[in-house]
Amino acid sequence: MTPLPPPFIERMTALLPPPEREAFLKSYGQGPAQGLRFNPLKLCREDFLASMPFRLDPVGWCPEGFYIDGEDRPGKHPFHAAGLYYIQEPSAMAVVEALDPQPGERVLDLCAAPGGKATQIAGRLKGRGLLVANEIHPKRVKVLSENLERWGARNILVTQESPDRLAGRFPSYFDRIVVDAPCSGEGMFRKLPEAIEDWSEEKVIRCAAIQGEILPLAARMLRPGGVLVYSTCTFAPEENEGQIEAFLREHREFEGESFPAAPHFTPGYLGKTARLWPHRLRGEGHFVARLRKSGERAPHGLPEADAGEPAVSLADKPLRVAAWRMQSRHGKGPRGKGRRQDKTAVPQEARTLFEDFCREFLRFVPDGPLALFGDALYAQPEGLPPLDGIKVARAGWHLGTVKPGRFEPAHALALALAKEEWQRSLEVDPDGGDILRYLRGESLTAGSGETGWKVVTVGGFPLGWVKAAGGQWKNHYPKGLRWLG
Ligand SMILES: C[S@@+](CC[C@H](N)C(=O)[O-])C[C@H]1O[C@@H](n2cnc3c(N)ncnc32)[C@H](O)[C@@H]1O
Repeated sequence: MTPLPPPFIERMTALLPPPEREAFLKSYGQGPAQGLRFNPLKLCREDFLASMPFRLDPVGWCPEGFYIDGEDRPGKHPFHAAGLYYIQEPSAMAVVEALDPQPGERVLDLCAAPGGKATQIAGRLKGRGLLVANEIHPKRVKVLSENLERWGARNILVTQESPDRLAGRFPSYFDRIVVDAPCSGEGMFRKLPEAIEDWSEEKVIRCAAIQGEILPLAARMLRPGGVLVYSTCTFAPEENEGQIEAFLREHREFEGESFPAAPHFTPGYLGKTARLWPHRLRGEGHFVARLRKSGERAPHGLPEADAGEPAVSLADKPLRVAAWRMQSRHGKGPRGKGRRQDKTAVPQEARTLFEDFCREFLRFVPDGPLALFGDALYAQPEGLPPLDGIKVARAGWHLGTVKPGRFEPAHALALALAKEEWQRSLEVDPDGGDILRYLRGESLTAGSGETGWKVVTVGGFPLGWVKAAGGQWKNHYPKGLRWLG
């Protein structure tokens, strides 16, 4: 392992009393804990355990979480491509346990990439309510969006915004918010050696300043009675208890709250906060605090505007202007208010093409508001405020592309389908040759007389699409996701 920076050891020596200190430093002699979390949107725990080829030990604080052996490579298994699980370090699973999102709620993951917490939240929402997953960095938002796609999450909005701009659009809107803050990453030293090289005392100070800006912005987006969870993967008190203490001083409407999984962890240096120490549990270093905003919970659809913020009108059609923004960034955007408003409305012809596709290849027509972004058709979550000027990376469930005279299904459509929702499928053996051919983007042999689209499945779970053409199944697994070699 890369040697620990001496100033870091000094800081930890000052923080931890002697027997604790030795145990902490000794933990760096062991490898990082590795884990994964199964996807309750796709299968139950029993079916997951029955189908997985890896040795799995339950994680005590997360019902979907399991430890895996360091030797196993679950990222290279087709079940990963089918979104049956997310590879996640076990301590990180504690954050959504503290958040405890419930089906039907509106939840914001403010710092969401690559999507560990966001996928866990989507699983808990069970397809009901709304998850807004936001990530400030453009490259990281792409990975977040792909991970939520593979997870089969339908009720999502993925944005690429600063917390400041988001706070202007969603005042008092969310039932629960998680701020998994950018931090100095001290808790990840065993897992990511580059975090050691990246670390400095200046970084701790820089991160603390950013965290101090983000937390109050998150607070503005939480409705009265709502829950805010703040977490980091670092030990530095100024990024953890220090942030919470300063925030609570300035925001008297909040107070700390315990949560059911807390007894698995060590109390933090501030009441009701929790620390996850690598020498005290099987996991990496984390900090979690759960806060509740005072007041009665207002019903959905009646967000209360913060002072100085314009009220959000839910009567407006959602995302219309956002679509204009997305298109105009590519130089194709219309000019003028009237034309903007027409831009995501779905013309009857497009609707008919989509419905014809559903009748032929699915067993249902996805409902909810439909919107067209360029030629991309989305089913949007209900109750979104207008998002003019907000950068949207995924505007709901991506259903497909409307081409002249035809509809082409999206990868996201397949990945979010349940077994009873498609008509035709092509099952490939997870251990056979066709699975690799499919994931590499190659065509598969089709029987004579085959036409149209099929959902490719592995173990009965959707992996993507193929379309019959000239005795072949033409491969529609997205180019950017294809396996190499
Ligand atoms: C700890 S990571 C989030 C991990 C994620 N929640 C997960 O579970 O996969 C923190 C994220 O905050 C983002 N970030 C960095 N600076 C930020 C800022 N000023 N405001 C909001 N997010 C920021 C980073 O790009 C990073 O993706």
